[in-house]
Amino acid sequence: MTEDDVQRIWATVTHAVMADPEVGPAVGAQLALAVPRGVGGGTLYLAVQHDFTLKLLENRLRQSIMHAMSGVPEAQEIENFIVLVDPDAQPAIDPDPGDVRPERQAPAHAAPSHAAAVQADATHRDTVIDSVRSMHESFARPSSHDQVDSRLNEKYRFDSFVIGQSNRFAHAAAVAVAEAPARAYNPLFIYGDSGLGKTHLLHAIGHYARELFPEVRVRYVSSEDFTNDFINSIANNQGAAFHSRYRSVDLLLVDDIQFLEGKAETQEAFFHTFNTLHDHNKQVVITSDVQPKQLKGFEERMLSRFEWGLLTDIQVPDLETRIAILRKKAQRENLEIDDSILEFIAAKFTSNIRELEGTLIRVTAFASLNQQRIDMPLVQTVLKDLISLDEDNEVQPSDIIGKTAEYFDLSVDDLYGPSRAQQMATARQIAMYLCRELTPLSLPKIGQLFGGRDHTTVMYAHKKISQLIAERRSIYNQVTELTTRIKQGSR
Ligand SMILES: Nc1ncnc2c1ncn2[C@@H]1O[C@H](COP(=O)(O)OP(=O)(O)OP(=O)(O)O)[C@@H](O)[C@H]1O
Repeated sequence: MTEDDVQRIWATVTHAVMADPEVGPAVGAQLALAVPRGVGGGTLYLAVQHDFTLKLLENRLRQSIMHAMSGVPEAQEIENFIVLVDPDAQPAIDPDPGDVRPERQAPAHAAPSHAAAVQADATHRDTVIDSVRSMHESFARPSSHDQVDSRLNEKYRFDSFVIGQSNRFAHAAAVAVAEAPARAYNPLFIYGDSGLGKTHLLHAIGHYARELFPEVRVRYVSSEDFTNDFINSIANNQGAAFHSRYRSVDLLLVDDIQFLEGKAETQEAFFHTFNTLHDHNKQVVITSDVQPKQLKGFEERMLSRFEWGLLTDIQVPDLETRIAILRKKAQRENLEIDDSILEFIAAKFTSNIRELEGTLIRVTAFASLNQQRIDMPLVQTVLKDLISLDEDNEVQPSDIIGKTAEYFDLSVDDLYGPSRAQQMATARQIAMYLCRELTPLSLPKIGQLFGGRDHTTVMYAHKKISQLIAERRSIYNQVTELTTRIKQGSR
């Protein structure tokens, strides 16, 4: 097989993978970044410049590549492919498969319209390849010293996100944006109630875009952090640093924009950031608990900009999706739980996925503390109090703080205050944990409630108490008793 034969086979495979609906043109076009080096012993050897392209080809695209290869008559002897990283591998400019591209060749008897359609299709694909190439070029930077701190949470990725009717559209839009930043929908605006996966999707966009384009500069920010950052920049006379922090990114992910409600100065700063990014073809993704029209206290010109791109909502998941989410979580954590139990939990907690996950954690913690199998009687015992309480009653953070202080025989000021004494610190962390579990408040908002603490402190408290619940019976009992008291108090 000559070098030209191998080049043509690879170009044909590239086009076939781009046409594969399971893959899509933007991701499929990444095959054009691989340089076929030859075939030996039934194996096609490919060279790529970056490790991420290797992973993409080896993992996500392997099946589709093998399938496409099996459809190319000239490639019948190829049974496998191996990808190697070679920083000097320069992909060809135009992966035109020429005359061995069966799906692009109009048969001699084809009507002119068919030939034209085939040609249009080919032109479209070449445009996509060019566009992916130019995206790589536009994100490529001479050195890595300007890498930004992306602040992405490792946990939230597309492969841990369960797709159902309630979020299918939002998920598809999020994937499209990650695959072609600033070329699909800009801005993408995702809205929906608390605990339904908006933050998860934001982080997943960031991770996936970085997998596809390692040089892309991504920054995730909650609106509270944006506000605090802005205020600090004024206080410390560091406006320029603030601007460059947010305006030098390729992909800005802004969570819970409703928090900017009524904050005219911060809105103004955000407005200019948004415009600068948008004008320079940079992607902005925004989440909110309501759609733009219902955001109160925002200037009209800003609301209309939010609607420039694509608006998509996330709804409350149906039963099947809730079961699938629990199943995925159980698998990830290596928990052995019967399907009937997952179904039972999913049927009881309907409106908030955070609560659903929290319940699963409580059940497994109880079982491990008591060294029992997770069976239905155990689940019923654990959920007895929670389920008998009406889900519609809103829990106020002030109730949580008041009841927690009372429970530990402390004053409310002790919980707000700075003391690091063990008992106070644990009580404060439990109160933060409960605010996160029982109210729709975001991490920064909870931090503010507790004497203006940073959101990372709340995140740490939540993680720590989740762990302690599983390890220490006393903490488990305290959290459970407190939850019951708080929920009963709110009836
Ligand atoms: N479709 C899903 N698949 C898997 N996990 C999900 C899904 N949707 C939500 N979750 C999980 O539910 C929890 C809450 O989701 P997330 O924090 O993204 O919600 P949110 O809509 O941003 O809420 P808030 O408005 O309160 O910030 C997270 O742990 C997230 O991973």
